[in-house]
Amino acid sequence: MTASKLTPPADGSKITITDGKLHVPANPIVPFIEGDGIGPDIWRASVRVLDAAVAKAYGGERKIHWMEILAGEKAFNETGSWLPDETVQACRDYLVSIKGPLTTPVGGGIRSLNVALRQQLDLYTCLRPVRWFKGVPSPVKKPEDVDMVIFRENCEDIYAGIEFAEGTPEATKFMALLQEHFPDRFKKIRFPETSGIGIKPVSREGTERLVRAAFKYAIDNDRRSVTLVHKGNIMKFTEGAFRDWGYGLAQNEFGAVDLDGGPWMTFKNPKTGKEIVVKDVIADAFLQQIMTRAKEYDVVATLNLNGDYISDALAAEVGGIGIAPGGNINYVTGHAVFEATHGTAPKYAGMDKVNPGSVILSGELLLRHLGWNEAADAIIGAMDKVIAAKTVTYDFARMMDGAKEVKCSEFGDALIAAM
Ligand SMILES: NC(=O)C1=CN([C@@H]2O[C@H](COP(=O)(O)OP(=O)(O)OC[C@H]3O[C@@H](n4cnc5c(N)ncnc54)[C@H](OP(=O)(O)O)[C@@H]3O)[C@@H](O)[C@H]2O)C=CC1
Ligand SMILES: O=C(O)CCC(=O)C(=O)O
Ligand SMILES: [Mg+2]
Repeated sequence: MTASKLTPPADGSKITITDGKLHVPANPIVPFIEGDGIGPDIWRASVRVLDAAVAKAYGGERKIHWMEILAGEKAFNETGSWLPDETVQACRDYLVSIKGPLTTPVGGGIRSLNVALRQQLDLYTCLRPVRWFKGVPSPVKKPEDVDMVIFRENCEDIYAGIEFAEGTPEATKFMALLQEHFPDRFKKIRFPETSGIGIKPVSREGTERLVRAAFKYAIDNDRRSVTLVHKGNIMKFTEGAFRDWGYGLAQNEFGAVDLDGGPWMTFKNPKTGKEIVVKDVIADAFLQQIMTRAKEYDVVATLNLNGDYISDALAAEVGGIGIAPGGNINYVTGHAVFEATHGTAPKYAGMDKVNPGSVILSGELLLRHLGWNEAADAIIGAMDKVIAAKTVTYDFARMMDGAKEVKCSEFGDALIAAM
């Protein structure tokens, strides 16, 4: 057995949950994974900003006690495991954590550690809000119209990882099974001898809990609409079913009724009395409309792969993935792992160069999740000021006239100074 690499901080208490309500002490222990590639640079800058925001908001009465947990290359080098059991267990025990990006090789090699964490902790929602900060360079004419909150299903779809590599005994066995039991479907495979196969499971339960979270978010945050984004015209029983189950849930649990004869629906927000429209759109049309008619979209609920593509595409509209935050959340158990939308950007590793905005804003989401809204507001306020002053990292500077380009750590310093 490998010796434990986990050292709980000397002080601090656990966050707990009862009856779906988080109890957050003034001194919570929050585990963090530094991440691979640019992860360490970004984490160093981010943790200082998060601590400064909490100190600013609560004057020493509250403080996060950070606890490092290992995953990725650092974990492999120190323990021989890419995702040690004690790391997953710490995320379970301490409920709320934050991570940097982790590398996943393309093709062969280990499967995604990010996906593994989401699956093992059953973090069924990937929450990715996308908004524009004034002054951020954008390829679209009206970036201020982009204000969407993505609810990406996080545990199903092709990310379940049920795949058979071409030419393996497993692929041959699976093809034989298909040929025997579903000969009409088997005939549709153009080159059966040389095909790799992937399976896309999408369940009613998985869809409903994700869409329910999106509706609840729309209610709590006074949003105008929830759009179900799918490719149900082609994948009828997975993506099409996602759409149908989503509308069904709107009707059965939220009292939605048809709008102009359907399929769109509407229900009253029980908190404000305002209408919330439930609509759907096919994913390819959605991807062009967010470029041209972003204002029409608000809360978005979608499947795992669509959500992955949409996250990066929308991030590009508001300045890029250097500033795209996220959270992987199970709203029932309270488990949550916050993380940026972007990856490890290996060519910039160790250069203190990239934008730490995505992890800082993921921390901002974490603070809001804890109910520490004053600290979260301090971060947003500082972001507004620093970006408006054109003090930015390379990714924004290369698209902005008259920008002052700063390093990753210096961007963190500027935020702290602006609080
Ligand atoms: N959740 C996670 O941990 C994720 C992990 N990954 C993994 O990361 C690895 C690399 O993936 P890759 O496809 O290169 O995608 P990345 O998101 O790592 O990087 C792609 C490009 O995005 C820009 N970028 C990314 N992060 C930042 C930042 N903080 N500030 C400014 N610009 C940024 C850079 O653009 P430019 O070159 O224009 O400067 C970079 O070259 C893969 O192994 C992948 O699996 C990917 C996504 C999520
Ligand atoms: O796990 C990975 O390597 C990629 C994950 C990803 O792209 C995402 O979560 O957006
Ligand atoms: Mg992605």
